[in-house]
Amino acid sequence: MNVQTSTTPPSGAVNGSNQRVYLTGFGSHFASEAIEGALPVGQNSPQQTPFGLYAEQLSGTAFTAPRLHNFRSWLYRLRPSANHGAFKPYEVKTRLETAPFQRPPSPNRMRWNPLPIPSEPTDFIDGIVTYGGNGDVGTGSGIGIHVYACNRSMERVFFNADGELLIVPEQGELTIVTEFGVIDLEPQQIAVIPRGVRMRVELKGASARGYICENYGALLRLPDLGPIGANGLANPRDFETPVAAYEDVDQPVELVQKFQGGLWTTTLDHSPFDVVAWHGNLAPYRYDLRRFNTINTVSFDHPDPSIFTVLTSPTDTPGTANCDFVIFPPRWMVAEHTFRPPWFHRNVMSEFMGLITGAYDAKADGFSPGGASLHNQMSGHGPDQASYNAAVNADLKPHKQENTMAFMFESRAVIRTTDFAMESPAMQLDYDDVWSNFEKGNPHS
Ligand SMILES: O=C(O)Cc1cc(O)ccc1O
Ligand SMILES: [Fe+2]
Repeated sequence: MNVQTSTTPPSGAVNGSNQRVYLTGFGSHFASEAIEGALPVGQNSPQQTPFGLYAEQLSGTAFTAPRLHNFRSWLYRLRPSANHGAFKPYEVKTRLETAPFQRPPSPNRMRWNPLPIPSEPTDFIDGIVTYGGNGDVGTGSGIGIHVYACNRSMERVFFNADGELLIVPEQGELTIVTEFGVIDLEPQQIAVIPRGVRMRVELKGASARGYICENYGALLRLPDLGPIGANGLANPRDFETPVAAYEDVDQPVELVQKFQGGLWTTTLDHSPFDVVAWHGNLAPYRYDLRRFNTINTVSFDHPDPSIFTVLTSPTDTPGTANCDFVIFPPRWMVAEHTFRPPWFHRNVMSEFMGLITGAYDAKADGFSPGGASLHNQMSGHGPDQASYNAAVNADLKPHKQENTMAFMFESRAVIRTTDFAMESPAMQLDYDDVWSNFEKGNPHS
């Protein structure tokens, strides 16, 4: 049988307004074919597949994971992905690191200025810099925390065998070509690329920067809503998965993978974006953070930030996450007789924060888009002096907090930082000072 192919790069299906179309729903069982008839009907692996495509299963969870948490997809492709030579160590020196990190963890509070955009030509892979992480990739626990800053589209292909990638752009639009189809991504949207999925990150503008949470642990999922009810926070229908799109390119393509922290490279004689059809519930997706249905107090006090959880990677301990991805979106602040910004606190979980746009209500200064902060387990932190003064003196009429989007990767295990993070000129060595001048309380006043 002839394989009907496209020789153009995969564009993904577009609608009448020339916008890419997506399949909607979180964790849904999707089916998508770039060519009608490419998906086998009624079975995954028929003796002969339509068009002579190769059937391949990609699993994201153990075969025996409970059905509710079992994720896998079937891909129908021009060649099996097994069709490659040996991988060799990737010789370019990168700043991409993987847990366990050897540097002793620091109890100090840390904050960094935005990472500069490189001056040398740098693509997404070489532009990733690891700030820290926790757990151990070898045992499938913990996270890696990275910032990317790049100024070139990838002309090669990457996959991460070590975990799924949660990509949080801060500036610059991306086109992420994957085996499953193509995702457009802009700041205030996020994408999740499952473990092992081949990807090529292209820049629409001159440069791009953002954050990555590499999740070695249980797959990110929507949090339970408890008494909130059946709706709210990130609603499942707002998650978007690309439709099947493929390229038929018989030319050398470099394929780089990260495996147990090491980078490896090989050259294929064809494009690995050759999946003509796929079905299943393991697939890349994007989500627009502006669609988050924010829930907050309408009475008093500042609720715990867990009400702003977009996605969570659970551990075996109920309610204690390997990683919560939490956002601080625009919202109405109406609490009465309340100190409205985040309070002073010491948290059993460790908190890495970034800022996508605007300002964050606990930090009047010094926390900039593209910057980052780390407040490890039990470290005292909270509003800086200026935010505190403004909040205790504020007229508490309803106030719309606008033009802001901060986020937090919150994790049960202490986050160890890399040498890069600790020695970077971007580190603010005077960060402690934001809490050093508070006036003493006076019980005798
Ligand atoms: O430290 C931070 O700024 C993050 C945070 C926000 C909040 O509203 C409550 C607790 C918390 O850790
Ligand atoms: Fe905090």
